[in-house]
This record gives sequence, C-alpha cells and structure tokens, in this order.
Amino acid sequence: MSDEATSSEGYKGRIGNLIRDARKHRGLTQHQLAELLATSQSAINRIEKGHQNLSLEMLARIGAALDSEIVALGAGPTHLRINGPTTLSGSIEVKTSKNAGVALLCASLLNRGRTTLRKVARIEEVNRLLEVLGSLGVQTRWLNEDNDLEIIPPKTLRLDAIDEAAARRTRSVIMFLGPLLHRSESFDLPYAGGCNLGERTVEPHMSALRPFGLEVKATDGNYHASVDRAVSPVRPIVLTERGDTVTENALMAAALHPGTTIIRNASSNYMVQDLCFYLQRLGVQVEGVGTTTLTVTGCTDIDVDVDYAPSEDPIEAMSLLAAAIVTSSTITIQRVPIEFLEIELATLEEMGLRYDRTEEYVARNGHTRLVDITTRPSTLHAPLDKIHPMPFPGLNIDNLPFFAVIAVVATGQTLLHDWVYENRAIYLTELTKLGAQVKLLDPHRVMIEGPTHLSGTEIVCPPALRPAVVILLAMLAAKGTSVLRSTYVIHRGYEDLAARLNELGASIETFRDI
Ligand SMILES: CC(=O)N[C@H]1[C@@H](OP(=O)(O)OP(=O)(O)OC[C@H]2O[C@@H](n3ccc(=O)[nH]c3=O)[C@H](O)[C@@H]2O)O[C@H](CO)[C@@H](O)[C@@H]1O
Ligand SMILES: C=C(OP(=O)(O)O)C(=O)O
Repeated sequence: MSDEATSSEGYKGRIGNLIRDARKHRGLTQHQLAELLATSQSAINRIEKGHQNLSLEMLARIGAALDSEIVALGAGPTHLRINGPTTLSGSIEVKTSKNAGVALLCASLLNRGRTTLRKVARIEEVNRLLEVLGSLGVQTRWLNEDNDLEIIPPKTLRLDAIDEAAARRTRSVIMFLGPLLHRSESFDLPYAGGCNLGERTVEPHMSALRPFGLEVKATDGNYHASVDRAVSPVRPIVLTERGDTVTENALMAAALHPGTTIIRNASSNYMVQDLCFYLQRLGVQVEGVGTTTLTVTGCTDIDVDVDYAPSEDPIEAMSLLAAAIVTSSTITIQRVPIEFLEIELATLEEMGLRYDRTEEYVARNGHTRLVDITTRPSTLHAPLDKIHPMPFPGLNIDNLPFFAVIAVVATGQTLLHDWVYENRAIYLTELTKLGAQVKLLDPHRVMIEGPTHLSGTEIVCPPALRPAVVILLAMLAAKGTSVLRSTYVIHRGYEDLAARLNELGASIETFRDI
C-alpha cells in the first residue's frame, strides 16, 4: 500500500468514502444521517470528506445507523432488537434471487466480454463471490442505486491469487469448476462453505464434470482440479440427483464445449432457468429449459457484451408471505415469481389463507411469470397431510422452514418432513424458546402444535439462513422485546431485510456489542 493510503489522512478519506457510499446505498441524505446520530449535517460532511477524527464509538454508531458491515470493520457481529407484536401494512417489492445471482456471477467467467447484471441482490453471499472474483483479476463495479453490476474478466485469470478467506465462506465457489475447467488445465479451489445443513456431498458435481475431463482430489482443505483435454462427453450426462448447483455446473461446462451435450435428470428450478436464459444471451443453444432434459450446444469461445436481468426470489417472496401471515397483516407483495410458488400458495390456501392476486406479468428476464399478492388476515388450520419438499415443480425445500412459523399460528398439528437436509429441521426447535410447541421427531421431521402465543426472548441465529429468518419472523409476532444475535447468516441471503420490514411498520433496531 502507498504512504498516502496508510497515512492518517488516507485512512480518514477512505473511511469517509465508505460511509458516504453506505449512506447513499441506504437512500439517506447527510441531513437524515445526522438526525439519526444526533449530530449536524456539517459534521457528517466533514466525516465523509475525511476531515474529521472519528472515535470508535462514533464509528460503531454510524455502522449501526447504516446497518453496514463496511464501516464497522472489526467491530464484531450485528444483532437485531425486535419489539412485538407487529402489524405490518403497505407494500414491498421482492428482490432478485440470491441463487440466480451467485450462479450468474460464476457463469460470467465463461464470457470474455462484459456482463451487466441488472438489480442484483446486494447480499453477503454476492459480496463474498465479488471478493473472490476480484482476487482472480475480474473487475466488478456496482453501477448505480439500482444495484446493476458490471463484470469484466481479465485476459488471464490469476487463479493462484484466489482470496481463500472469502472463498471458504461460500459454498457457491464450487460453481467455478464448470467454467474454470475450460480456462486452465490445473487449478486449486479452497473447500466450499455455505449454510451448515449437515453433510452436503460434492460427489454429484465431480461425476457430472468427469465427462469433460475434470478430476478433482480433495486434500489439505483444497480441491486440486486437473483437466484432461482429450476427454469429452460421448453420451448423455445423467445426474444421480436433481441438484440445482450440480445442474448449473454441468450447464456451464457444456456451454464452452463445442458440440452437443445432453443433461438428464437436470433441475428445472428458478436459478437454473435464469442461468439457461443468460447462456442463451451468450449465444449458447439451450433446449428444454424448464424440463429435466437440457440439450446444450456450446461455443468454442464466448466474447460478447451482454445485459441480463435475473428474476425475483421465490424464497424472499415466501419469507414476506410468512411475515404477513404470522403478524396477521394486510400487505402487498409486489413482483412475486408465482411460477415458483404455486404449490406453496395452494398449500396455504388449503390451510385457510385468504389473499388477492393481480393478473400475471413477465419478469425482466422476459420469461418468469410474476404477480402482486395482497394478503388478508386469515384464520389458519394445520394441513391434513404432512408438508414435504420436492424438486421443482414441487414445494421448494428452502421454503419449507417458513411453514414452521406459519404452523405456530395455525390450529392443529402440522408435520414438516425435510427428507433432504440432515440438519435443517433441528434449528426450527429454537422456536420453542419463544413459546412455540415444536417437537423434533427425528433429524428430518418436526411436529408443530398451534396456535400458540409467542413472547419475546433472546436467541442466537442458528448457522442456517432460512431458520434464522423464521426466528426473526416469529419475533415480529412475539409479545415484548426480542434480541436476535449474530445476523450475518441473514445478510448472506437478504438485502436490508430489517430496514425493509421497518418500512412496513415493524420495529427492528440493528445494534452491535460496542
Ligand atoms: C446456491 C444455490 O443455488 N443453493 C441452493 C442449491 O444448493 P445445492 O445445489 O448446493 O444443494 P446440494 O447439492 O447441497 O443439495 C442439497 C441436498 O439435497 C440432496 N439432494 C439433492 C437433490 C436430489 O435430487 N436429491 C438429494 O438428496 C443433496 O445430497 C444435498 O444433501 O439447492 C438446494 C436444494 O434445492 C437449496 O437449498 C440451495 O438454496
Ligand atoms: C441453503 C441455502 O443456500 P446455500 O446453498 O447458499 O447454503 C438457502 O438459500 O437456503
């Protein structure tokens, strides 16, 4: 680093820039931030210009006011204080999906030209991947307040300079395998992280990519990948399980394979469809989108400037529906990707949910069907049968946890069966701390008895995104003050969730230990 960067003036200037960016991202004027901090607009102006010495306390307060990790480096985790019970009102727009976002960031490595992605969810999972891409020499830039993102890969990737710390915090780096096998004959990737949901095997990825000549050895915390260029698929690739990221890896490997690859037992889930539409924009032929057989005719080289807008997140839409249901609120949820929420809504209707929906309209990706949904306060009862997930077009496995908190307010016994994840159901038992009756029958099944009245308490976020949000939603409905500690896991998948719920009338305060 230069003397300028490490001098006291340099630090103050950089911190000032970070604060200005975070403030703008939150849509606040200097005056509004000053009010939140009980100081003057001119003080904020001096801070942002780097003309002000900042105390640690002031930095922590700015971090809390802006709900931003950036200005609180080293200041420890963020927590939420929730006052309930809340009734929500107004309308809220669903953001684009985490899972398409991460797939598209990986897929941008296939393209030597510029990729512009529209309205990308500004979440920690995306931030980690941007750090990893940056370390490889990829230039990425947020273009505007709309979160449009520009990605320009370098001529040669610096694979040996990969940011290990960032890579280990996200499971999504596993999706580098498909694009990278075309870029290099041998490379190392740090082991993948992600939510702690028990054993999540990577073997399906290896067997899907072996027909492209990829061999992977896992030793000392790294995947050592080597590619035999003489090997290419000679018959259809049959996936042993219909996983989303494994399908995406196979698609990306096929995209730069000159020739036709057939992928059978492919996932047809939302993020896979967004990836297929992006690949089509790159000039790759993909047939069978939305089905379980994908036929891909790849290109030897991809070098196009491409603009793509991923679709809205069905899991965020479900989270907002659950928020409305447990707080018995009337809210309008705009841009709901109904195509990927049909079974969930049908199940909720059977449980007694009343809601209105608009005519369908098309997402910016030109394909996905959207509606706006207005919820009505309803009296819910438990479903007759157990609720269990299935690959799309079944009930989405990431939406299953939300039925736990919905079951808490429904009359009767609801059985949830997560047959896939070894570990996710257990986190739902945390709801008992708020007064819910949730019984773990075995690692895959929980029985919930409702309705119960919830009361506020303090809980540490479990190490899994959806269960953590489920607890947050229960806290909205709980009487009194609750504290939810260490919320990074929520920021991994949701942009500004607390602030957006506050705009609907929730009372959620972000704070830190210092
Ligand atoms: C970045 C991303 O897109 N993440 C999603 C993706 O993760 P991802 O594709 O990484 O999911 P995994 O490969 O971990 O699969 C999830 C679990 O399901 C098992 N499995 C999967 C498919 C199948 O047909 N049979 C089966 O048993 C796997 O062995 C594993 O235990 O898919 C998961 C399952 O939809 C979602 O929860 C994640 O949000
Ligand atoms: C399990 C999830 O994601 P990931 O694959 O990123 O861990 C999720 O989105 O709920």
